[in-house]
Amino acid sequence: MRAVVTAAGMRAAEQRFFDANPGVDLMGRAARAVARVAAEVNTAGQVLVVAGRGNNGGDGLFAAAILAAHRRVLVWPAFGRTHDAGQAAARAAGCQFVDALGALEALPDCGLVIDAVAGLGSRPGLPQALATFAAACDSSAIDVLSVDLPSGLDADSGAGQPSFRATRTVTFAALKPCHVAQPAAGRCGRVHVVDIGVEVAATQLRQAEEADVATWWPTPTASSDKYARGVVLFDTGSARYQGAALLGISGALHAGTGMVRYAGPVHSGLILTRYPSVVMGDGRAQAAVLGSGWGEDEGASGRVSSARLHAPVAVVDADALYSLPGRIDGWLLTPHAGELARLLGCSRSHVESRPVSCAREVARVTGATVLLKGATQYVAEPGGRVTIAVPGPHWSAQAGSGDVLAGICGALLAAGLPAWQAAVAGSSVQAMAAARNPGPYPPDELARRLPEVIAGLVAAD
Ligand SMILES: NC(=O)C1=CN([C@@H]2O[C@H](COP(=O)(O)OP(=O)(O)OC[C@H]3O[C@@H](n4cnc5c(N)ncnc54)[C@H](OP(=O)(O)O)[C@@H]3O)[C@@H](O)[C@H]2O)[C@@H](O)CC1
Ligand SMILES: [K+]
Repeated sequence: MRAVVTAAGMRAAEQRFFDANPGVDLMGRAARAVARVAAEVNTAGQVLVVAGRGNNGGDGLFAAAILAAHRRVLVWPAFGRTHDAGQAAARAAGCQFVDALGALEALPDCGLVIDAVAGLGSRPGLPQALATFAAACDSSAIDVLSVDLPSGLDADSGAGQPSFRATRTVTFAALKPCHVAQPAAGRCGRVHVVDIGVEVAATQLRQAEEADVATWWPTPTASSDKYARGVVLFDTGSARYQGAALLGISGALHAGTGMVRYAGPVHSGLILTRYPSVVMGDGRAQAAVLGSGWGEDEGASGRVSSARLHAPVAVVDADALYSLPGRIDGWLLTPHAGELARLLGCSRSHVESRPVSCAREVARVTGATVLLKGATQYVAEPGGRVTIAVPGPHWSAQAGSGDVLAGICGALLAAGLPAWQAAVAGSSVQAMAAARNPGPYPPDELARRLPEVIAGLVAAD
């Protein structure tokens, strides 16, 4: 699990560090890390460092001084003035200083640009000259190494256009929200988190890693039978959306559930032709999956109540989200941004601009865990902790992915995982299946790839 720290949290950690270690040269440590990664990305070409006025510029200038020992380094102080000591070091090391025009002219001869305009202090957007330069970097496909974060992005919200687009980002001590929240994360390239000795406090926002999913994944033992592995009761699908039932069941079976019961309206012939191991009709289960493919069913609350008679917890998806039976501790809600907006009575764009706080709010009010689906998948617990699932490629943004995901999560809930782990592990393995099978595989095909992903995970653990 990787901590994700806000700009304020990072500044507080830095202050604690300086209080305990007065006089330590943190900027020197940061600059050495930047120079090290710069040398990895591009071994010998000319380097252009774009430096802002603050400490981010200082990191870039000291890195420039280190790199200038072995190669030609140009520095563009984008605002004329820049970090004094850093500038002196860069000049003493023989870096050549250029202006905006000089930077643009030099770009075709450079192998690497280091973006040290702004980091924790970055405001959204770039002034015109920098925006023009960042666009020129984009169109020339030159490698850009951003110091701390791509300048022009807000560290906490990720908002910011125009901004630099990095091939690599070197950040310090911990990830920041802009490194993990799409679309900003897509502008960071590969992110290196470098230990510079600053310890961050435990955070309420974290990003899961594959190793976490491997640790949690419920593997059967010699004493496991189908009931011990968990029974999932599905009430999903409708005459109009029959496929939703099949997709969810596929997710659960390929994630390794012990047994599936199906108590929805889709004809048994259709279900059993595809999945002959399914037991038709309701009965005792460890978890239910509700709502996928219901459409606007007037009997929604009856369907939710009926499932409660058979299963202690449920995954609530799609239209069942609007028929929640009061507080539902231990349950898992799986809305996308539009559905979460409807639950909160706000606009979709409001949720998209504040995904963490919106997901937290619904978790707090309902007592359930909320998996907010989208390009970044947030899992918010009623206590306020938010975990971001392992990211995947964008191919899986396709109708039906959510139905499969509900089924995977149902299998994990039924196996006894707490709702937050079921949500993080479920959305992570689906993303990992997409990452390991690049290309436009439809959700049912990706579900069939889950067993090899899970086998690999469990073997690696
Ligand atoms: N904390 C730590 O542990 C460590 C921190 N370290 C480093 O310090 C950095 C934080 O430094 P910081 O506080 O000086 O702020 P910083 O990021 O340089 O930004 C402020 C400057 O940027 C400017 N500016 C803002 N937005 C802009 C935009 N969109 N486009 C253009 N310009 C923009 C803003 O302009 P102004 O407001 O003056 O007009 C101001 O001049 C941190 O990211 C890391 O790199 C490491 O050395 C060691 C460990
Ligand atoms: K930067």
